Amino acid sequence: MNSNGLQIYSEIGKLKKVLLHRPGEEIENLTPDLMERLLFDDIPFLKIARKEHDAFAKVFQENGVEVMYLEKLMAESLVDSGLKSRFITDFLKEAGIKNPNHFEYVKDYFESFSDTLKMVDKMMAGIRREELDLQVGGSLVDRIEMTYPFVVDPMPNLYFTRDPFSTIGNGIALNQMRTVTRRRETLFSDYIFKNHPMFKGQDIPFWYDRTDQYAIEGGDILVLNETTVCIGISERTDASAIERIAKNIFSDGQPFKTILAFDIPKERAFMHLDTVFTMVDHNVFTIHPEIEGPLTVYSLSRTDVKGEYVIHQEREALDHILKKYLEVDEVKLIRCGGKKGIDAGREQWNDGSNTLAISPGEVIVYERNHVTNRLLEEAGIKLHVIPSSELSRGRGGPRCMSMPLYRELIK
Ligand SMILES: NC(=[NH2+])NCCC[C@H](N)C(=O)O
Repeated sequence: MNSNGLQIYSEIGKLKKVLLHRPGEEIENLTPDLMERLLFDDIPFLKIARKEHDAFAKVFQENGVEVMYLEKLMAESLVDSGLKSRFITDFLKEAGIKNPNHFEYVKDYFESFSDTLKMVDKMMAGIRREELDLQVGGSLVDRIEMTYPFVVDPMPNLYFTRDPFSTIGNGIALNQMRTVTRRRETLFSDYIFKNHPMFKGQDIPFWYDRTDQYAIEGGDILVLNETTVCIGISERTDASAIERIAKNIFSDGQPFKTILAFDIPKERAFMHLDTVFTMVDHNVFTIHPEIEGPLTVYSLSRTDVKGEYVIHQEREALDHILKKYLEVDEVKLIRCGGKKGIDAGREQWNDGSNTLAISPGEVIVYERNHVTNRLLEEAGIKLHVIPSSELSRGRGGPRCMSMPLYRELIK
């Protein structure tokens, strides 16, 4: 293990550094017509969403966790003006600008910001057509595009910092996201890890790259312990991406020996593994009862040949599989909503099983999931409860809204 500032060898080790994004003006650019494509089920009220998010950040700050903000790291990565200009071009190439004549105009617009943080905020927020004085002629593209409200689409999913990249061990999986609307998010992480003074020259291994072919998203990746990583095969993550990551991790000097691939239903409600399964203590997990039955788990186990692995289907029940790889005597699964049925469905929908551990047995949860929260408390878990009326409308909970960068090792 090298000391490059990244250290994630568990889901529960005492959290020291986390990356967040405070919801910005991009939320004010969600419209009913675009909601589905932009992966929202409703329009959050930004003012309250920010208050809720600040309460989330406060839990970290009050518990000795350094909070870093994506937008700030991004701006700090662009002090070099040549780099900033290259970043603007790269951003615009992926921004979906339909009319080639508008490209330079929008580039000049971004170049005109003297405050880089404001520029980054604007990139995230998107640009409404009415904000710019664009020359519109009679070309076919002008006629077709005239009715579309944005020159650059908003990026409302950025507050789910869990997904664009994942810290695994001392390295990063820079993810290839499934949907066009989220794919651009990874450009920010790419620039940050290569250019921010905190990471530049730090010898950070990349287990995956945003240009790799198959899709994978961070919500599917759970680092169980120093030897095992769980990855969901899901609506968002392809089996081939998991194999690529296995090959890369097993070629490096990392301690990881096994990747457990969880084949979960490919449905919006269960989009990522962490919407149905999270770790809360050394041997305690939350689980959505709906996926327990049909769950098939494969293990990819490293062999003595560098980068090679063998695949087995694990035939036991989930708690037995976890027991084996965690090397513990007992595993407790806490069911979202208590059991299959109405409460389970309701609370999973609002991320009742999407907890974030800040240390073993201590997790952040949404207030609204009171049935699951009570069960967690009864199991002796310490809860940090945060308000959740608006943030939850984006279909993500405390784990989705955070990307740990550094956790203490578990003794
Ligand atoms: N790790 C997670 N479960 N993230 C949830 C992301 C939610 C987001 N609206 C999306 O559909 O992509």
